[in-house]
Amino acid sequence: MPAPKVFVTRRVHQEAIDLLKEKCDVDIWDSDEVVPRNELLKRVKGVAGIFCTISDNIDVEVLDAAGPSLKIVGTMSVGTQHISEFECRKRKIYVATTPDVAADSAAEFTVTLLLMVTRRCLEGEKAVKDGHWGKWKPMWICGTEMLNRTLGIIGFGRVGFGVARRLKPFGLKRIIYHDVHKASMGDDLGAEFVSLDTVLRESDFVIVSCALTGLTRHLIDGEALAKMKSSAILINTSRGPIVKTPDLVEALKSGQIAGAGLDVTDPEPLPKDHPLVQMDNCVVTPHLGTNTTKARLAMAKNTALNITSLLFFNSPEM
Ligand SMILES: O=C(O)[C@H](O)CO
Repeated sequence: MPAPKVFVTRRVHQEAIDLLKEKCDVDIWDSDEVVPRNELLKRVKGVAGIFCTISDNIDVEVLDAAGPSLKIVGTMSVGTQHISEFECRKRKIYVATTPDVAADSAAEFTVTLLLMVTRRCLEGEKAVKDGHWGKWKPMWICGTEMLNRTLGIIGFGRVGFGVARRLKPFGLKRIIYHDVHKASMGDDLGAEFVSLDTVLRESDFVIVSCALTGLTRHLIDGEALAKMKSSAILINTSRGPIVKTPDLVEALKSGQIAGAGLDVTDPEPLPKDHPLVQMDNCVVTPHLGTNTTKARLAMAKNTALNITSLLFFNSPEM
């Protein structure tokens, strides 16, 4: 029997390609840039697996182009909003993600971004680069400490919990979280399960780490932002559309909240003249949550193994 065909939509780690090549006939869009749509539609024809990233729109047209041979879409990500999951389910095409291997990297980055905002690191660094570092000034670029503050987390999965675990030793007064369910793992940290309203009203730092779904799109809109303390800081490392961008711009401009750190935005990428990029009280990073060498290699290998496992060893009930 000929080896099943797999199309890889981007240049990824050779280790992952080697894993695929042990069992499959592999075609790669060998570039750091997104595969052009016409090329994607052409190259998926007759494949059994697609190895994709969050930049590829795997919609009905792509599934149609692949045809009935397609058994699995393996994405090198936790998020799946770039894949038409509903359509995949209808066609019994398995969608595989890489949730376990990137959570530490994402949690660590979320903490990094929070500290960058609370300690106003970029303003300081910019002052140095712009030649504005003068003699020591008693009240210059003063930030906020973690000690005795309330940390609020929206979405207490692997990343949310990882953030709480990392920040607990900073001497927080309370850790509160909201999720669809109370998480037993929160008990170990003394984290309290509360309503979304309570997270918004009582937190000094609000971390968005829930998945993007129909229910969480624009969860953080003007109404939600108006409930937050004027000293509060909002961090989003999950997905951009969970926060309603124009409402956040307004809240940061008016002083409704004190600051924001965004590793994900809507739109993404943000143009460099976007108001969020121009504001001193907003730190924007370019979707760096899982960018460690270790996590990215693990994500690539995991995706390859997801594809070969499905094609060769099992077909989970769908
Ligand atoms: O979904 C994910 O895994 C990330 O956003 C990609 O880095």
